Amino acid sequence: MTRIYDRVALIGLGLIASSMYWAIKRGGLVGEVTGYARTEATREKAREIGLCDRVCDSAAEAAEGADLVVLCVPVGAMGAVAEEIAPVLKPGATVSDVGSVKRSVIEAVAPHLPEGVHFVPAHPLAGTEHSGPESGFAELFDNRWCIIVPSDEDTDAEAVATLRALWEGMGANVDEMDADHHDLVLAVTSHTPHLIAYTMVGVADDLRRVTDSEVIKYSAAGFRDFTRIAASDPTMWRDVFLTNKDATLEILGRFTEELFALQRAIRTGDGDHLFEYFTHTRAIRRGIIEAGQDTDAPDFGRGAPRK
Ligand SMILES: NC(=O)C1=CN([C@@H]2O[C@H](COP(=O)(O)OP(=O)(O)OC[C@H]3O[C@@H](n4cnc5c(N)ncnc54)[C@H](O)[C@@H]3O)[C@@H](O)[C@H]2O)C=CC1
Ligand SMILES: O=C(O)C(=O)Cc1ccc(O)cc1
Repeated sequence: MTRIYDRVALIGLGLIASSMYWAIKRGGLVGEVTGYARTEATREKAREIGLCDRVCDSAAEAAEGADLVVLCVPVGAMGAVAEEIAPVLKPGATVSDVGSVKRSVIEAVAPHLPEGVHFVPAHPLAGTEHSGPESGFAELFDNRWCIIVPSDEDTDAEAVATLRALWEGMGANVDEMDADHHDLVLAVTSHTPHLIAYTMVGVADDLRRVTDSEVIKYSAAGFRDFTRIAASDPTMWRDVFLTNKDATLEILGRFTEELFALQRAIRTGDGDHLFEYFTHTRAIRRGIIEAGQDTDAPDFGRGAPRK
């Protein structure tokens, strides 16, 4: 039990905030955790399940006096929440977030924060397709990466180190990265794959008159994985694509080029092209497994266990 902060405020009590709360409690990392959710129904639910030591009726009330305020709302809502809490922030406090996109969050949040408040954005690479206050669990971040993206070169080193200690206390492996690089990497590894899953499920649904319920009945693992991902929160993912527009469009452009090449190979019966392509991609996956990240394992995507 190592106390890292005296008071932490979690704004937006969904999957990530609730998992943070349970992980903080598991590790005894914080003296008091306050929470705020936008709807009365979510606040009531949070009180009912004991989520947060104190559930407040406004974001400002939750943030007042906190040493760390973590914005856990959809990326598109970060700026408005920062504006609301700015007047009550304690001098020397740290503001962080967990948004899936970093550059746009920095641009939306930083201008509202007063002098003397540290801004240290972060992104835990862990989640599920579920959302809401009841979906969180203490183990979500265990051996997963959390990327800290210092908002500028002058970011206070102690504020970064303390936030890093919190994430490590919650079970994560922490890395630091520049915001633009983060957004490009995530466009490849998370954002574009989600878009492809949404599209594939949409295509199958368009065909449902033709296929009746067979798509569901005979769905093999590949399609079932797509349906799981395509069940993710629509608000969150709308905001991800609106705010990581350039990187996602860049990766989608490359994706469609490759897809057209494969389409042409199928049409022209170019088996060599298909075979070479699939041999290459198989080697990539085997490389991932040799590096100790078996994509079939339930913990795929987790970083190497911390020593
Ligand atoms: N779901 C996932 O797998 C992951 C999500 N993230 C990021 O974490 C953040 C939160 O995501 P989740 O916890 O999954 O979402 P969630 O949907 O479970 O919870 C979001 C919460 O924010 C509240 N909210 C929405 N708009 C608001 C506003 N304008 N003002 C105040 N509260 C508002 C919602 O009512 C809800 O309680 C997002 O920025 C997302 O990009 C990061 C890693 C993984
Ligand atoms: O559920 C899944 O497959 C995920 O990919 C979880 C996830 C979603 C969004 C993030 O920004 C990080 C992780």
